[in-house]
Amino acid sequence: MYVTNYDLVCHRLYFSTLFLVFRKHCVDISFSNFTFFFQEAKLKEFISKVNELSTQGFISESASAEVVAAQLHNTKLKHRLAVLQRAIAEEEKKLGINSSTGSSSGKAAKMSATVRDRMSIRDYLTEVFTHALRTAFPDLEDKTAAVAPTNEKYVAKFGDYQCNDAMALCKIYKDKGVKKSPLEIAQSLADVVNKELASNPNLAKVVDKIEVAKPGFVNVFLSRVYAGEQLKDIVLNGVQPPSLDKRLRVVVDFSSPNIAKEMHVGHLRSTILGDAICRLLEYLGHDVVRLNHVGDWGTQFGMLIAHLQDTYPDYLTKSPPIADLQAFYKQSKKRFDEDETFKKRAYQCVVSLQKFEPDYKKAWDMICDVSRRDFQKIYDRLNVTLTERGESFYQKHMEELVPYLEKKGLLELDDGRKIMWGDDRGLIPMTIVKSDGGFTYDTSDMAALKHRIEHEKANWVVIVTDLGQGVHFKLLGECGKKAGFLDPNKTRLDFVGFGVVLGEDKKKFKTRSGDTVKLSELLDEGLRRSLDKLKEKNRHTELTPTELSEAQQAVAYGCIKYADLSHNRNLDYVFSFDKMLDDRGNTAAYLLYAYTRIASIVRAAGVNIDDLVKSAHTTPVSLEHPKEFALAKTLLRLNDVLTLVTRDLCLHHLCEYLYDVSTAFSEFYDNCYCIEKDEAGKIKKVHTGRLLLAEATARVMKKCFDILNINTVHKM
Ligand SMILES: NC(=[NH2+])NCCC[C@H](N)C(=O)O
Repeated sequence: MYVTNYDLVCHRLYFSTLFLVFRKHCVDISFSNFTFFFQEAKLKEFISKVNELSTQGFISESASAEVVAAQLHNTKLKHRLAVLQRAIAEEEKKLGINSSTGSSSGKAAKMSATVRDRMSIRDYLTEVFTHALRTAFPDLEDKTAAVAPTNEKYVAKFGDYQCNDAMALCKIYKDKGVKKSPLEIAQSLADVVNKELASNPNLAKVVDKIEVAKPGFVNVFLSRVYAGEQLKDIVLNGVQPPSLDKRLRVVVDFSSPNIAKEMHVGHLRSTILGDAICRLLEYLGHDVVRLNHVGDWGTQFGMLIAHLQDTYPDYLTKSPPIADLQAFYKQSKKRFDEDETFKKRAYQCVVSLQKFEPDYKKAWDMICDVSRRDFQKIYDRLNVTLTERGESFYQKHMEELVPYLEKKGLLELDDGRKIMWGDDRGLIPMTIVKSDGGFTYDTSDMAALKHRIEHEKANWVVIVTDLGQGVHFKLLGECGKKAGFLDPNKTRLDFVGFGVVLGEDKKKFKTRSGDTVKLSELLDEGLRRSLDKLKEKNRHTELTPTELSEAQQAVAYGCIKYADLSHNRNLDYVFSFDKMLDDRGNTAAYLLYAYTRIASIVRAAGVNIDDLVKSAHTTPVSLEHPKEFALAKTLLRLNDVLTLVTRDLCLHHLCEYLYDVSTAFSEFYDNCYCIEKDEAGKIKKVHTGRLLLAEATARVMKKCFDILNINTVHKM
């Protein structure tokens, strides 16, 4: 028989570690010299921002300026928090909390001769500086340079990217008893890169200049010509993915609700995250298999079948009218707990089912179908596709797994059970066979992993579930390696964990009566609230009924998805319609408005879009104004962000980026006219180079929305 087994210990361990890391970062930051100066400057900026936004019509005039300022302040702080959380995620990686094995480090010994097609600029510069580092300091063990985008506040002064290795190298030398200042080290790195810059036209194409700054930074300034070429490419050919080193076959196991039970907000989180991961990998050109590993093979099916036989004796000829599987489940559970004979029969049913006896299989199919139809309604609404391959699929494979592991001498007898240890015998083992001869959640995941690698030929397996199952999947990786079917050099295995969804009371998300929230009802409420919001802004008087309904759906589903994706998945998150539908912060509501406005600029200029695209052959994208160039460089960071997300599978980087793009656009648009009108409102001059920049921005934003599976609308 088969039972489901979750582990919560790791959850607790994980959060206490996370708390420590978080504290460390908060302390670091509050001691920074910049804090006070930064806060004051920020406040001024917020106030001017509010004024700007209200003139743009983003904020209703009736709203109190102070409230609005506070809300904006809050949004910015949250954005800042997200940046901090990213730092935490990086710390976690170092601490080995995330079981992610993918990394690009350690290989870039030689400098790339050319910057490859649409390659992430950050990755390219990492190669350049790694080469410099190994050339300038051959006595050190092979190191990979750390290149990061410069904080946007300091870009003008300190360049677009920075190599910060000098400080760490200084420490390494100091430990070896060699005195070298960070500035000296930075200079040596810069000397190598400057030499390369003089002799390598490919590098010179991307980089305008580099500079050394105290205490030991090497600052990189991107070339305006290069930025112009890249944006022209975006306008002419659309946003394209970087060229792929190797097309991988990736199995993504996500959503995975349990049959006969309610699909809950945790499954919603898995569905949204997993789908976005699939969409990103598909966009990058990988061969993705989207698997719904539904829980369809537990002991609970015994009691469900026995109860079905009693309540609908003619179920074999007449389809039973079970609409409410929850209630049906509750009734059978009650009987199972109270009635010994029923219980025995239920166990007998499980045995018959696992032998695939036709009548039992039919009963089971019927039960699964009821759930399946409910799940599908949710997937359709969210526009998510999945192939169902549940636990039951692996029955035969589980039977074969046991002798396979036995032959390798990996199973141990323990109180009648057959168990398998991971790397650490101090932790818990996997239960491969229970004392009654049945299989467990461990067995099906071992069989599934083996199947995915050997039959599906996966080079990469991604499993998206709540963090509570972290220990289980860590153990799975270790046992897969021991059993010999998982070779980390050939297959990357990622456990993509996520925190708990909380209600606004910070407790587990439940209905008032303490029940699981029905996802269909949650989505309905989203639709209702988004319509209210649109009506509040009088949009119903300006949009046609179809346009209004499209906007309503885009906002409702977009907000629910974005709220989830924009939070660091490693943390719990509070589900709040008020927050996610607020159109003044880092929300889909705000970003969808921003996108619609940008996309309408070209329309407002009365220019035909095809003509505009054609003009990119002859008219350069305008990059003279600092705000134009800043926006352009933000747009060029898209592939940096996509490669980053590919490494850590944290979608919030992409959401932060989308918000950065919209902010960079607002700054550009406030400072640079795209269209000039005369007093009568007639268009006097159209600035084509700027329209091209707006068009490139709209396309980059659209690409981000596409990856996040958020629908955009023309009008809202
Ligand atoms: N291969 C897996 N174990 N995938 C995840 C299954 C998730 C499980 N059904 C749950 O509801 O928590």
